[in-house]
Amino acid sequence: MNGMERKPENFIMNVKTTLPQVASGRQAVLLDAAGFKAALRASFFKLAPQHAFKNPVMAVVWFGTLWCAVLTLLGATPDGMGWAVTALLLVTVLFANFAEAVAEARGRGQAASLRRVRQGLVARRVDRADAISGAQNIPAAELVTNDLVVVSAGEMVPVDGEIVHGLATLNESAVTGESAPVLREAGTDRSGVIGGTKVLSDEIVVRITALPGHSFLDRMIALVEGANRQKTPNEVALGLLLLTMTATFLIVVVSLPFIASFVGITLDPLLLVALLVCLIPTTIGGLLPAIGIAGMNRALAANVLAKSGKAVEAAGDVDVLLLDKTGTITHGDRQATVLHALAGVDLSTLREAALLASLADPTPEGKSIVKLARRVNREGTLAPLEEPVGARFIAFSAATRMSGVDLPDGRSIRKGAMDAIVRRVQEAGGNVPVELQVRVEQVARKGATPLVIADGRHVLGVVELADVVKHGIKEKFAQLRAMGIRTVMITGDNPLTAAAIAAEAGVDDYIAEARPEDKLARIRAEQAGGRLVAMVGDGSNDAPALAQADVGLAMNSGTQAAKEAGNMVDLDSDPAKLLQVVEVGKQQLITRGALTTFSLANDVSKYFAILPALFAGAIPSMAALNVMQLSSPANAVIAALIFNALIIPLLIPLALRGVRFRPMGATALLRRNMLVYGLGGVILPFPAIKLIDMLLAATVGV
Ligand SMILES: Nc1ncnc2c1ncn2[C@@H]1O[C@H](COP(=O)(O)OP(=O)(O)OP(=O)(O)O)[C@@H](O)[C@H]1O
Ligand SMILES: [K+]
Ligand SMILES: [Mg+2]
Repeated sequence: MNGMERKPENFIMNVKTTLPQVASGRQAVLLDAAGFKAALRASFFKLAPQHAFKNPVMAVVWFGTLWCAVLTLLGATPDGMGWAVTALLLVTVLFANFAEAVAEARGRGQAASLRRVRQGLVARRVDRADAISGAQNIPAAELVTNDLVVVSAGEMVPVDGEIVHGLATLNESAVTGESAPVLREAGTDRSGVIGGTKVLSDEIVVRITALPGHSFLDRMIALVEGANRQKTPNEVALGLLLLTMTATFLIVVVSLPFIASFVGITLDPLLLVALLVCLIPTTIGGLLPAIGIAGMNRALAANVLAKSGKAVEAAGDVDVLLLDKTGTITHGDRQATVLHALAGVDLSTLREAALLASLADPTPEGKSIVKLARRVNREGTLAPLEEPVGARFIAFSAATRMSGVDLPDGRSIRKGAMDAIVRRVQEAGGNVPVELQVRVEQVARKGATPLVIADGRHVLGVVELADVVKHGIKEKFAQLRAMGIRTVMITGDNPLTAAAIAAEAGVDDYIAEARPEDKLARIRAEQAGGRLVAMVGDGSNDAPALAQADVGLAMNSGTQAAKEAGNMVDLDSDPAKLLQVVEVGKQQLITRGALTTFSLANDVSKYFAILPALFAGAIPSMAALNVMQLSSPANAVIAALIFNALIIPLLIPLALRGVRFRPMGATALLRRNMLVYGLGGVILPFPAIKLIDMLLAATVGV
């Protein structure tokens, strides 16, 4: 058996409590005691050059620390002051390391829990989907792609795969945190299963699609640990800016002693290092990695698995959202409710044709037609029908938009979208009665999907497939509109059904009778117009579009192809989740911008604390610049360095939780942030440094 001893439910409680509750608006504790200790330890490990040199701003501080220690040891500077500056610089580097470590530690608890789920999974491998009795027990780690495994009620799915036979309810709480059972079924857009989730009822045969080590769980573990996190384009651009600024200040400070010696002044090398460290953007340099990791964590807290931080950030800038209709805007469980026979066609003829064309159709639509036809059948008008020997089933495809059967007696029955069937009938030389249009419109106006049934050159009638728009989706689209995002529904369905559903759901625009390549073309067109496009989908026919979109949000319930193609998966399979992803993306961009502004602004004030101290001995008139009236040059430098170091840990909570996001225009937001973080950044250091200076003077200062 591949059941596991431990209960996944317990594990979920772990995950839930370690997840930051940003999505729900509640604020979780930033870090528990154990996490704090681990982060503290990591701050020291991160002093190793291979880590320290990854961040150019902090690398300068790292070298500065070393340089100050050497100066002090060589006796080039008074011991007390020398060691004080050295220690403060070291603490600055440690604080920056700590910020990153805290962000990482927040994911580590989750990773450990996820690892436990993966441990000890066993698989029952079979050779063929119909030979379940010959199953062979092997460790999940030995499975390879395309292996078939059978999983029964009470057992865990060993590795990610696609159901090829049967249907089952599953508890996916191990990965989604949501313990409500979900239905997964072969041949539908809900055929994907994830390793580590539990089958609650029935039995399924699963074709393995991921190698152990490359599964969903593995990806999630890597994500929460921040392993191989790639920098986003915005992060790279900002990193470059910070590097340039650091290099500029380095040149300025290094050239200062030469200029000074020109006018006969010698500058204290220790104070030069202090000046440099205060000038370079250490605050944002130290917090930048934490902001990036926190963004991914916030997405995960919203139960969205993003494959890259880039995708999350792109979401913050999205202009257009494309959604498919069936299963995304509607519940997608399209059920046949009524058969409409055309004038002159016997209802029983239509029933029989509909049944024959659907007997081997595994889609929910096909099955529901069989059910409807059989129900009518039990009422006694139609002989019980099984699939005739020698019949050839024509499977549904999104490209042809029809399906059906070729019978050995030469009959060729098709069902499908009206335009597809009409074209086929006309090509065969048949006539399409005007009544068909009327019937189709009647069905479509209700928002239902009309499937036209034809036997060879004869159109027989229409099957009505009912579908329901998801509750509350209209409000979500309204919210998206308020954020400036246009919503477009793209569906393979006919224009009338599309219009009815579009009106009910409140999308801005819709495209009907779209094949997969039309979805792709529309995305390319939007992108060519300079817009950033998000696509939400679940079907294999959505895969090309999901791959092309800047933000491709696939539903967890969707097919493997869709999940592979997108750059995000929503574990709750809720298309409206895009709203939250957009907020997380915007919040990340805003947080980084705000903290950058703050960091650059308060470097200005530190400059005014250090500069007078630097020249105090040589040019007494420089005292005029001592706007803060600090107690002594030495105290001024120490106070500025203490402020410079302390501001990093003080801003960790803001970096991790993010600056609060308000749905307002970009300009208004920018103005507000410039005011709060720019002006605040210039003003705050003055009283803060003054206060530290007073404390120093009163205690240890000189
Ligand atoms: N099993 C089926 N057999 C025959 N025709 C079908 C079947 N399922 C769907 N169709 C027809 O093909 C059309 C396209 O189906 P497809 O699944 O590509 O798109 P859709 O589900 O209608 O729209 P969306 O892209 O919004 O999910 C449907 O509107 C319907 O008319
Ligand atoms: K600084
Ligand atoms: Mg679909």
